[in-house]
Amino acid sequence: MNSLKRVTLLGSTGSIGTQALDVIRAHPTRFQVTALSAHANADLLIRQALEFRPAAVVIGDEKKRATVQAALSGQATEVLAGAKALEEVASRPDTDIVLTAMVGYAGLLPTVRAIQAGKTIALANKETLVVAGQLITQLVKKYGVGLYPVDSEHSAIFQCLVGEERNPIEKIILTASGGPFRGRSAEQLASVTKAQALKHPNWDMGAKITIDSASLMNKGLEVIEAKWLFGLRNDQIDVVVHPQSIIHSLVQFHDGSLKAQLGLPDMKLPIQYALGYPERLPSEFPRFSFLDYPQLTFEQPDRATFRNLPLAFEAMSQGGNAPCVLNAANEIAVAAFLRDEIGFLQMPDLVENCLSKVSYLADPSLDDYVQTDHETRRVAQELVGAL
Ligand SMILES: NC(=O)C1=CN([C@@H]2O[C@H](COP(=O)(O)OP(=O)(O)OC[C@H]3O[C@@H](n4cnc5c(N)ncnc54)[C@H](OP(=O)(O)O)[C@@H]3O)[C@@H](O)[C@H]2O)C=CC1
Ligand SMILES: CC(=O)[C@@H](O)[C@H](O)COP(=O)(O)O
Ligand SMILES: [Mn+2]
Repeated sequence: MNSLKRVTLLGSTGSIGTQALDVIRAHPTRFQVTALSAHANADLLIRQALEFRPAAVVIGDEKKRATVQAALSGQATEVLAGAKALEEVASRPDTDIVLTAMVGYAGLLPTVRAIQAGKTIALANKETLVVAGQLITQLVKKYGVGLYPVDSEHSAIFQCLVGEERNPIEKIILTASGGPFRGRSAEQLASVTKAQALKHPNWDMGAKITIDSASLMNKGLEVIEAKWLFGLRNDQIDVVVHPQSIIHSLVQFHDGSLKAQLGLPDMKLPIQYALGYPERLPSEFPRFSFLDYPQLTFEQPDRATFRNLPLAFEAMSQGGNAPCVLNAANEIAVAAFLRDEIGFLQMPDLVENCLSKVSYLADPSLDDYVQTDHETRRVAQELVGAL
């Protein structure tokens, strides 16, 4: 008998969040929404709450609480506001799975609380594992919870590993689209605009991850995410550019055999796999045909031009709080680029500068990560102001 899973969806108004609700809508006997959250988009959060009737909603922006409250008066939905409320709803007894679909560092503390409360985590928020991968994996072990990837590459690897529990991984190969600027020189990148950077060739995603894809920081974050999800050494992670985004990633085993997962670029499949795991649920998603893609191609990433990728490998090698610094500096850099305050190539400059300026900690606690994030944002913001 298949049981109903109760889902808390943090970041329900975003790209992953709205696609997760499409998946849940298609499987009403399998999933029930217990909480939803948005940062500022009160209108969409209200519409979602009226449709899915969760026990609670959280609006991050406290100034919008009254608007949400008024729109949901007469409903059996509790309205909470502010960042702390995310931690509270993520750890309530009325939920089984927490899908972390909010963007950025904001995912860290609610994920920690959800794990401590014994919840299964469907992890879209890759920044959580980048910032504090060691701590999160220790907590997952301690509390005995499942941590299932939503990110398409990591879902691909996760799917390739089913049934291979006894077989050592030699390495994994993460595929990268190369983004909208694949093949461009540094000279050309100096003048690209945010409108150009926001046009991903294959995926329709939120603004922050789309800029990260254009700068290859997304792949750098995914390398660190993979290390922690699959317990890999740094030298077991490769990246190959695959512009069609059909092969979502590969695993090579110690006999040399390679397994890959393929499909059209559509996040609903990995979202559904993480929510339904260990079952594959039926879907009406469009099917892939090789005849529509007669050429699947592969090339080396241009690490000299797209410096974020080697910077992420370097932060991963340093370990400690270095990936937390990388992430916070990148969040400030992307926000500044989106406000037209810095150019595309100043994003890696800022990240590199922060990595050298913020004090290194070899074995950070949760509080240390919070402090490191805070301090890095201060340093990065100062650097942006001085440009
Ligand atoms: N989009 C994709 O296809 C993929 C995304 N991911 C990862 O999933 C996560 C979400 O990405 P995506 O859906 O594209 O992002 P979006 O920008 O589309 O959505 C972000 C969501 O988080 C909320 N949010 C924004 N800021 C905060 C904050 N400070 N605190 C709490 N909530 C906040 C937003 O609320 P509001 O709408 O009110 O602003 C929105 O609900 C990211 O970590 C990304 O890297 C991974 C793989 C693929
Ligand atoms: C859909 C998804 O998982 C994104 O992280 C996607 O992979 C971005 O594409 P690239 O970073 O490869 O351009
Ligand atoms: Mn991805």
